[in-house]
Amino acid sequence: MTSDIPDYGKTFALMREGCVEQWQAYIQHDFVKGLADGSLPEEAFIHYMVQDYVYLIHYARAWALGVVKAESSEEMRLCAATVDSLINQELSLHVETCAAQGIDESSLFNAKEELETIAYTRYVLDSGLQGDFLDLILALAPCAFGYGEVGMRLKGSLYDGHPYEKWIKIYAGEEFQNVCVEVGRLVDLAIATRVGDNPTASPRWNKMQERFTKATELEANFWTMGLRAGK
Ligand SMILES: Cc1ncc(CN)c(N)n1
Repeated sequence: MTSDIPDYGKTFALMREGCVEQWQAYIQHDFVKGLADGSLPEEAFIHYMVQDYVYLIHYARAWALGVVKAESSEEMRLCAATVDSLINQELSLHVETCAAQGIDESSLFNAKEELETIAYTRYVLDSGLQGDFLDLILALAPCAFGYGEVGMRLKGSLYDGHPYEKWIKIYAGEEFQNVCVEVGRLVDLAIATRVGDNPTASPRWNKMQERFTKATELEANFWTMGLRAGK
């Protein structure tokens, strides 16, 4: 990181710059502020974690669709590795946190979806079903990059006995940061092979930015849904 913006590749820098207002609404949301200073009500956090489990299940399905839509073995490998990391690593945080509250994994898997969860996950899946690999990957990217950036920002807020220490350490941790770097590499590769080295000059650029921006807005909406339970 040269500034406080992490280096997740060229596309991340361009896309983030192309939707600064929506990006700030995402990474500086009140939910994130509550996570940072520990003031987020536990009820809101658990409500969010249950919905986020459901979100990650569909999100992993969308990455699996990436394996189907990939156009090279390298793209396939990177998508398959992300599915593995989501199902076998990130979800453990949700399973363990919710188990401590008496919520078992089958209850998580069968949890009733909030409208914001449906809107975001189905938007991402539809991007892949309706479009090509690039459409899919641009709808998937803000999820990784945003949590990576939030994790890096929040690690400086930790104090002894911080209630959300585990969550912050997962997203600031090396494993998750590596996922963000790999996703950044995948997005850069996907763009370079399909639209060339000067993507902003491509007639496709505006539509590509639109996908990234829409997913970013749906991320902010997802935090807002989380906050509802704490009110
Ligand atoms: C809604 C959402 N967006 C992103 C992440 C990080 N994978 C997440 N767990 N949940």
